[in-house]
Amino acid sequence: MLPTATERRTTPGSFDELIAAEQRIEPRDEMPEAYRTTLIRQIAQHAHSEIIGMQPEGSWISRAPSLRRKAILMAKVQDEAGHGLYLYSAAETLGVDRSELLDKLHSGRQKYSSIFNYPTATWADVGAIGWLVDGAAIMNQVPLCRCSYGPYARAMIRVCKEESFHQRQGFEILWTLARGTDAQRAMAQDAADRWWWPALMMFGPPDSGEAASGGHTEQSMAWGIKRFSNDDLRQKFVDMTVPQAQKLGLSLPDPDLRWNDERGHYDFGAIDWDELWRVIKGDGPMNAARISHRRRAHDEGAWVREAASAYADKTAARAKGAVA
Ligand SMILES: CC(C)(COP(=O)(O)OP(=O)(O)OC[C@H]1O[C@@H](n2cnc3c(N)ncnc32)[C@H](O)[C@@H]1OP(=O)(O)O)[C@@H](O)C(=O)NCCC(=O)NCCSC(=O)Cc1ccccc1
Repeated sequence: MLPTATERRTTPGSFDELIAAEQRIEPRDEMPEAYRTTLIRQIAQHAHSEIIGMQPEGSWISRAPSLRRKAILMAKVQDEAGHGLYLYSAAETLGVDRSELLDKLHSGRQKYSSIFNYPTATWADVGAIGWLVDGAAIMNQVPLCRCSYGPYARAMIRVCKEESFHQRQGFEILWTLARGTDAQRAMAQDAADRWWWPALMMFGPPDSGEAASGGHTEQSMAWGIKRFSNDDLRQKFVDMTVPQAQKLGLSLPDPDLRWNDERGHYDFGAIDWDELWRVIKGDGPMNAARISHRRRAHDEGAWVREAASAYADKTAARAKGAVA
């Protein structure tokens, strides 16, 4: 019988045995260095995406069309900050420091999701982000609740619950606009047209073919980090989202999108992989603005970090004094 997580702290089980038995790997368990670095890379990118992802919608908080919409949007953007903090904490269990990860984000040595390098031109974009971007995020993250690394999997459970709410609020914004004036309907359609293809790119490069990256999927699936390939998740997303677009009364900008009875899935058109690689490499419409805003926010927040550390030191010293 395999040892429990508590027993493993003193008698580490074999990593391969635990993975084969679909058991969780915990921070103090032995793990191959490559497993650890893959997790740090993915969790850090995920955390960076959450905090950079606050910007596109954050810019609409002061311009939301009603007090109700403003309160909901503020709560959503705050949730994203919370997801980032969860994820940085999960990464820290692997022996890295969050300041080191932030430094890598600011200097372009670590990535964040391509999707946040597109502008939010109108209020309908806030709806499209909730509906499509959170919708894609959930499709990708629900399987991560079963990821082999315990702290990441556990963080994903709460994150997914909150993302489901985010997805519904985005859908509801578009539902309202699609039933509004002609101008509001046109605004909703324009947002769906602009966000559809970038949302499909969020799932990453294709599994095979010329645009495939020779990436991490195979190894990550063998380690139980990824549970589905990029293309499988993309297909699930398309199958889930097309009927939702029909309910909204919005079209999707793909003339090749149609149900395939034989496959039991929607067929869809070719994705512009050059665009994804351009955006990943830093040449998307908003890459420079996103990073410079993030650097400025970090610099301007230095006093908060200093005050928090001073307070923590003081509290620790007081507790020590009380014990002595
Ligand atoms: C599926 C994938 C994203 C990529 O699979 P992997 O096995 O890791 O890699 P793969 O071999 O397939 O790719 C080869 C290379 O291409 C990179 N690359 C690929 N795709 C992208 C891309 N789209 N953008 C940028 N880079 C991308 C990839 O890193 C790798 O480069 P590397 O070798 O590292 O230099 C995986 O990391 C994952 O599931 N992450 C966790 C989920 C997550 O991060 N979600 C965040 C968004 S949701 C959110 O934030 C919530 C929210 C909603 C609304 C508002 C605010 C917030």
